[in-house]
Amino acid sequence: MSASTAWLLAVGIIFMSAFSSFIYHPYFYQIQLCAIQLRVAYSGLLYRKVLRLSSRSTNTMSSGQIINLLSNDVSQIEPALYFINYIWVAPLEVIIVVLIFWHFVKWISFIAIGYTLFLLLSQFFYGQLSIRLRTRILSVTDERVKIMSEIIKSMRIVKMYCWEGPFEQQIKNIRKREIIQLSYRLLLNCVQTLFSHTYIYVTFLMMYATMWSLNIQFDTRFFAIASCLLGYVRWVVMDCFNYAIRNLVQYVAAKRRIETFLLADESERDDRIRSPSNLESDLSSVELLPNVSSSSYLSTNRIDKNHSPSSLSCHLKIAQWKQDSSFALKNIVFDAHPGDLVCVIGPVGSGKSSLLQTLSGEVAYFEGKIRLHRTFCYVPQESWIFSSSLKQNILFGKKYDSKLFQKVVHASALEEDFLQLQHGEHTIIGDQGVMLSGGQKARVNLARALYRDADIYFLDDPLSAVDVKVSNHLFEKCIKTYLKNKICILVTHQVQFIKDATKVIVLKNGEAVQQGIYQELLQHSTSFAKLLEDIHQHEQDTASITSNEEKKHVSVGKNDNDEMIEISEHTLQTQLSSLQEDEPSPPTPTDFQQGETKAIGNVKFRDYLDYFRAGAGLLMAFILIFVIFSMQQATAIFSNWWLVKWSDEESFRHSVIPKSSNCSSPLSKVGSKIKTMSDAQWHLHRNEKFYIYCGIIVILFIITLIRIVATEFLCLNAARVLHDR
Ligand SMILES: Nc1ncnc2c1ncn2[C@@H]1O[C@H](COP(=O)(O)OP(=O)(O)OP(=O)(O)O)[C@@H](O)[C@H]1O
Repeated sequence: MSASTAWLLAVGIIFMSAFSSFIYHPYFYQIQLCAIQLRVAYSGLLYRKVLRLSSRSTNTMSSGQIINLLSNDVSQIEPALYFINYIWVAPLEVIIVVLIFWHFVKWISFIAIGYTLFLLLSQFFYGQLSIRLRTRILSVTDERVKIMSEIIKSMRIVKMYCWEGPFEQQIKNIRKREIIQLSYRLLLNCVQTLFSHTYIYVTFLMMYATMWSLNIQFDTRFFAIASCLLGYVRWVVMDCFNYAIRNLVQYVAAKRRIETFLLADESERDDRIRSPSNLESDLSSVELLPNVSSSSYLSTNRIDKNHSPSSLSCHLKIAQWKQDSSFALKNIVFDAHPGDLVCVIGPVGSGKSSLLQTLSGEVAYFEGKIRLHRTFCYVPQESWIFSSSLKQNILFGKKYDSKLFQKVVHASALEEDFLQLQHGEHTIIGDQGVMLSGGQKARVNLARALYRDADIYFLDDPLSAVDVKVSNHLFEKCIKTYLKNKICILVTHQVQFIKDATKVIVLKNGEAVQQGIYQELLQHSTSFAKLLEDIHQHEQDTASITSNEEKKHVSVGKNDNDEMIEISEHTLQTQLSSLQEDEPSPPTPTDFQQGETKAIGNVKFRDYLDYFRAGAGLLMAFILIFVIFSMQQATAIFSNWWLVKWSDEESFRHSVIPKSSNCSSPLSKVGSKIKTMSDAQWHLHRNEKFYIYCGIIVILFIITLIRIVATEFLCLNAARVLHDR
């Protein structure tokens, strides 16, 4: 080759490298962009789905599972896209490499290809195993996250009852199972990585072993080109293709879990009201507002173009939570108009809450017609608050209107509570704030519904969580005054209030056994009077049991000597109030923001040291990183050097030393020595070369295995130790 051709080729190589950088980086940027968009789209779908889930679906899955989907599964989408194109690039490159190899070593190139294909096919096997392991790991992780979120939610109770120990043990047990599953996956990763890292050396060993046994002469030029091409094949096929398959497999597993979640039953309220069988002619103008809010307790809003008065009509034939469940609501027919107060009463478990949820579209299996004309709001029996200020909990995203806000606060009897709290309506409540009592939470829920200013209200026993004085206030100021022009369906056990109802529905085992105006029912039905008496008696019994239980010793804890002791509910209440009194003043929204700030900048060197210390101790980590890594590299370089030396000697023996090679001094000496060897000596010399080469590759294999296993388990151990801390 002339010097000018060599220069030209060198410039060409530099130019191609620079050109590939210009292409590769924008390509990777675009693919990252696409991956992020896809992840955001998946997250959006999941968030939207959470808002649409039916109560039946929410009963079957924990919040931990949903958090896991959003954090763990969604994050599998991005890496799946990064290497996706290598799925077709890798086979193409293998074909090109085969053609070049064919030029030098003819059919021996198939050895390299066979081994490469073997490793590629084994990826599918690893993939299957990996999916299984990942599914198992995720189910254990789900379990752990679920318990953790329960502990965090009920931290005060856990601390008050000294339950830290048992909970810690439970978490440790689950974590142990999780670590075992993770270890299996690491072992699988180790096998994959081992074959990838030793790919070039094992391929050379197989090719050179074949040539050695068949007495085919070696060519140093082939070694130079082959080591370069095999390095490239290793990167593209063994690494990128491998990552592509591994990430794709993990993505498929995550996608299946996400799909199962997305296919979970949704609240059917929209379909039910939209379905033609449930629409009456005058409802043809009903349409959904664009900013529909469909949280589990605040209703979907509907508006009617003609502004006709609100109305509710219920012709329910049957409604069930599950298709074959023993409990069903049957034959409930009534209607209501503005100003109506419909009280639903009945014994515990008679289906009062189920009726309200059927009206709001939460019950899955339903036959009949329900017509809700204009907007509605559902206030559930179990109150829910989120971590923010009291004010934000009431506004719930609506614009602040001070007049309306004051009216709502007065109607919900929250004024006194605001005065008691240091920051009034700005007090932070929820996880990071003040703990509200059950009655306070119930009134915040009620206030939130009132602030929506809907036309139809479904109130599920809001008067039970409060004392007599407050329940009277709520009934008078909220239900009779504030909601006087609205349709109000009130479930209650407080039978003293039903006198004011425009209609009373008595439920028993899911059926409306009595229905009408209070006075009429009382006069004409002895069973109604008896039922009222029963409910009243039941209420009184419940109240007296509660007060008796207050006096009883009900709980256990540990004293200073670690002995089990009983603590009375009263004592606990006193302790709780003193805890609350001792609490620092509730954080303001600004404090909140400060608490949320993140550390920015580089990871500190101290953190790396901590990580290695947790993984295997600093000394072991040093030995692992510097000694084993260096040994592996040195052995790999030595194996190459040995092969080059051997190839050179083959060239001398067969007199194919390139003319251009500068081999005047030491090499020519070696060359003449090799040339003067007898055939027997040459064979012995060749065998020696081969056996030593085999030994080097075996050592390299072992060192690589030690390196990979040690590194993977160092990381796992660091994760375990840091988690346990
Ligand atoms: N979300 C739900 N999923 C499945 N079944 C439910 C659900 N809610 C209630 N049920 C079932 O419906 C039946 C009636 O319960 P419901 O809560 O409607 O009674 P209730 O009259 O409101 O009782 P209470 O007076 O205690 O509030 C019960 O058998 C209950 O198990």
